[in-house]
Amino acid sequence: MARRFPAGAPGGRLVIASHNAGKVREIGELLAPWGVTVVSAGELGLPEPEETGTTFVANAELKAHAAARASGLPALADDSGLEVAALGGAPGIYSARWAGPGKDFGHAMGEIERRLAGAADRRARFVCALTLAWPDGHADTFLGTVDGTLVFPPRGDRGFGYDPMFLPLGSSETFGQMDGAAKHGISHRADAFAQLVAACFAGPAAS
Ligand SMILES: O=P(O)(O)OP(=O)(O)OP(=O)(O)OC[C@H]1O[C@@H](n2cnc3c(O)ncnc32)[C@H](O)[C@@H]1O
Ligand SMILES: [Mg+2]
Repeated sequence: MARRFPAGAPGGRLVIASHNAGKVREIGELLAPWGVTVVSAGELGLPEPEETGTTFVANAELKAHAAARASGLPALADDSGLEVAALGGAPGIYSARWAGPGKDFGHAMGEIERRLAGAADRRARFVCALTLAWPDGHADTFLGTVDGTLVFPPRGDRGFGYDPMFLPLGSSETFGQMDGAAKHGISHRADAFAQLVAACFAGPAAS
């Protein structure tokens, strides 16, 4: 049974257990209608845990447990990435690491283009595991996906990470061209978040 949110949460506060500014912004936007006070792991000065898991779910759980333990608050972590079909699912859980310590996603997108050279199959999907963990060790995890194709050169300067080269199925705009609301209508993160809301947040969203 998933634990319902504000039960037991001091002041309805929740830590967004991510050091990625793009994710913190998107998760903040998704949480906004729910009347939750959010604070990010960076604002609390929490360390960035080493992602030693071999799956999105394992890494989301590891990040959420670390932040919940360290802060004494419920913590929401996101582990996500891009799976490219013709690359056997790479970069997958290594999506952040492909950008290197300088977080150079221009380089990471170029690397994918180079490795795809000649391949007709341009299918890809984004995956997002979201874990809401509690200081007592309870955790609930939800997995979201969105299917699409890759375009080169990348298009748009909105969003973050691999967004400019990801064209979701049925769309004429990449995630890098869409505004936040359009991306939240279809994204892997919004898919996982909708499941979290259904399981963990009581009542309707505040209007
Ligand atoms: O672990 P945290 O601190 O949350 O931040 P991170 O950037 O390291 O996050 P991940 O370990 O989950 O790595 C996921 C990478 O996949 C990419 N990614 C995930 N969701 C994305 C999205 O919605 N749009 C574009 N790229 C995305 C992005 O480059 C992320 O850095
Ligand atoms: Mg990470």
